Amino acid sequence: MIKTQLSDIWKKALAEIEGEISRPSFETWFKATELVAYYEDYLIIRVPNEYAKDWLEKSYIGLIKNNLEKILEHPVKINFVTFSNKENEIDIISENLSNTPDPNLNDLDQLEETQRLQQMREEQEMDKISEYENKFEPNKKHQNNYQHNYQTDYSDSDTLLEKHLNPKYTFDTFVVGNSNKFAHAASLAVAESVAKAYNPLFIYGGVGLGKTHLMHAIGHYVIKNNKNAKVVYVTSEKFTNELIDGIKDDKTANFRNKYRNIDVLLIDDIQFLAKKERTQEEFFHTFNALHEANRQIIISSDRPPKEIPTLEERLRTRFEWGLITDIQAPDLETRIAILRKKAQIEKMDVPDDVTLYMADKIKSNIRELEGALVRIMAYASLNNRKVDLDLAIEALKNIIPEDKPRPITGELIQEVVASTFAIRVEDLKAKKRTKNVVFPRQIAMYLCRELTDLSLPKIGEIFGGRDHTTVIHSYDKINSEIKTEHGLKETIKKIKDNLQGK
Ligand SMILES: Nc1ncnc2c1ncn2[C@@H]1O[C@H](COP(=O)(O)OP(=O)(O)OP(=O)(O)O)[C@@H](O)[C@H]1O
Repeated sequence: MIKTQLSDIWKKALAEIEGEISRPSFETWFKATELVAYYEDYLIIRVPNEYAKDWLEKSYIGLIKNNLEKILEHPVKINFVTFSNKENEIDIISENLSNTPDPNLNDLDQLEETQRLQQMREEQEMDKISEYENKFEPNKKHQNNYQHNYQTDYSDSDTLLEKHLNPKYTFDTFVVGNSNKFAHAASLAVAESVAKAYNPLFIYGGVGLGKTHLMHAIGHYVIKNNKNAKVVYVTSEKFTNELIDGIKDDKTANFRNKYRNIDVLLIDDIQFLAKKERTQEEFFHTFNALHEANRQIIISSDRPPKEIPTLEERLRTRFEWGLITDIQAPDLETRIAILRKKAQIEKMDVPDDVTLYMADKIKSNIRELEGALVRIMAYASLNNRKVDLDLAIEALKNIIPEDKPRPITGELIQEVVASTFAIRVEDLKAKKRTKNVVFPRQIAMYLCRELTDLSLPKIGEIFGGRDHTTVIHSYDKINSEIKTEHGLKETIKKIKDNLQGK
């Protein structure tokens, strides 16, 4: 995103904001602000100081968000940075903006910055929500406190939440592999026969594995087949915030009206309802109203219902009424396929060895995998080089830790040997003389002598204070058997490979 576009967007937003708040407030809080970065749904707004940052976050985030979403026509996540603590980093972004004609570098910096800030911000938001949740009492005497402290407006609109669906998250762009095929099939079934297949559909899995993507895909599918379908996508944080706002403004009826009159409710990250009793209660009634009216509910979480702490039993059982399906970390083939798909969508030319390198190194989070791809493309374009393996290694050197093997120590040998023979490290050190322990122990002692500088008494010591003669005996025994027993030779080779990180 080039600078003029950023300032145009921000000018439009400011013009709207100016009309909605008092002149002195506008002059005080918005005059010296600037939109400095915009990547996908992340935006960074620079403000003069920490005080302004706090105030904008506390009081005007909803207003800013609403206006930017109206202008950009998609949901946004906003981060504020100050001149003081961000000066250097922002200078780097600005420098890049002016030095290179390629906006990708800025995308890259922005992405990293925004991701980091977003995480901080989300943590702060969660703290804030819990703080208010804890304060919550239906009792009106607390409401003034709310008004005083909690002016953030998250309830952005009653518009159809099609607006909140990321256009990129469709079934077409979702790569199906072993790790997600059940979740995908269930989602498709739900999208094809709303409220008839599984209700609710509960999708759980680790961070960045495609839960939100699948939920949005259901939303798109439903809307495509029925333009009038009311589809609402909401995170459980937002649900909580809207409820708090509803209570604060005495508008719980509006809130209920909104959530109980929809065809498909997609609620993301339900685990954040843990500990929020009042929100759970409200969600319980929302759930019942929708379910009884034969409306579809789709829920995502980072864990299955029974592992969400302090989730009310009645909600837990309801979550278990329909289908619970999980998404696992993708295997290598799926990771490669996702990278290829992403490269194809973005019209990037990425050689196979680069895709393989990335997929091999980044295993557990698809969001990180995508981030790495953006980084490589940006790095290539900045340096005016073609994308190849050398470039990929350079570009990702700060993301992918160097493959330094762990130093081989007695403890490491004990760990690896114990896990190879499915026994515990303590067994290796114990007095036990059963065959299933004695043999691995001898192997471990042999390896300690072969691969470390430990003296014989020291080796004896780490195996439960055994005498050095026992170590010599073990070493000699294994050393002679290895020459005649092929199986033992193979086993020891495998353990050595493991120790050397091969
Ligand atoms: N199977 C897939 N095919 C293509 N892209 C995928 C797939 N799985 C995940 N992604 C992409 O990975 C990124 C992260 O996915 P998503 O946001 O859906 O994860 P999530 O499970 O909801 O994570 P979180 O727990 O952080 O909310 C998105 O850009 C998404 O498009």
